Amino acid sequence: MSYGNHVPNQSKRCHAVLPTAGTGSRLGGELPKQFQQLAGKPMLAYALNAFAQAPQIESIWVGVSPGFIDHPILKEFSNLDKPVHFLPTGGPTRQETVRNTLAVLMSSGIGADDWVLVHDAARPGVTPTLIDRLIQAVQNSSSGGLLAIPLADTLKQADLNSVVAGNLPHSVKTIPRDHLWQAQTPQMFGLKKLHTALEEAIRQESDVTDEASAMELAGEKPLLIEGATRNFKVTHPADWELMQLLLG
Ligand SMILES: Nc1ccn([C@@H]2O[C@H](COP(=O)(O)OP(=O)(O)OP(=O)(O)O)[C@@H](O)[C@H]2O)c(=O)n1
Ligand SMILES: C[C@](O)(CO)[C@H](O)COP(=O)(O)O
Repeated sequence: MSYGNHVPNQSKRCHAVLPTAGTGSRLGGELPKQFQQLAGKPMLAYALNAFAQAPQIESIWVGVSPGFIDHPILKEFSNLDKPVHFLPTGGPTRQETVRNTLAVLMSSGIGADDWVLVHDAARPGVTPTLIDRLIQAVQNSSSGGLLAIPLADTLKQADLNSVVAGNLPHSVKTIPRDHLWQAQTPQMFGLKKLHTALEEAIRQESDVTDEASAMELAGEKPLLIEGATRNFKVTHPADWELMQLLLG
């Protein structure tokens, strides 16, 4: 299958990769959450628009479940002024969706050293300014990086026994929060490096939940770039309500 001829030039270009193959089980609803209407548009439209408006982003690659590749809703995203490729690369886990999608980029002529910015379809609060902040901070590094927020609240560890027994948990310990950050997306890494790191993490059956953890496993130290509260992940119904207020 051909997705266009992307001839790499001398400098490293930036491409967006949107894992969009989740089921949204914690939110519920008839369609996966990324296709549900949020303040008048399918949730996926917000992230797509932000990357389409970010001047440094050259192309956008969306990994959807094979069962959704012919869904009429995808036609709603055809009027962006940047190449957007919908691929049937969704896998059973987020990291497999990302790995499969990166494999298509590599076989489509995207430069092995080009940057990929991987972003959750479930983070519609991302903006071109945040994308630009990440690119400016990371593009001259060799380690890659991600948007993240320094932890603001005091962290408690719950008593495992009460959790198992189904009772209200007791706090048994306060975890020092110094140097702790909450990972957001986009996460920006070299295409081939990230693909190799994810392949290895998946081979090891390692529980990596984002791209940065696969890179850490490979010995890298990704840069932490301050993100924004508005870029939170829509996971539960309360997140949906809040995002509706923000974007409405
Ligand atoms: N097999 C998967 C699982 C998740 N994702 C994507 O990864 C992002 C973050 O995942 P999450 O919000 O946890 O999405 P879901 O898996 O859809 O939610 P849930 O766990 O509640 O089912 C989302 O953009 C989601 O579509 C994916 O592409 N492929
Ligand atoms: C990638 C991520 O959004 C960074 O915070 C997060 O790890 C995704 O986690 P999920 O378990 O797929 O919701």
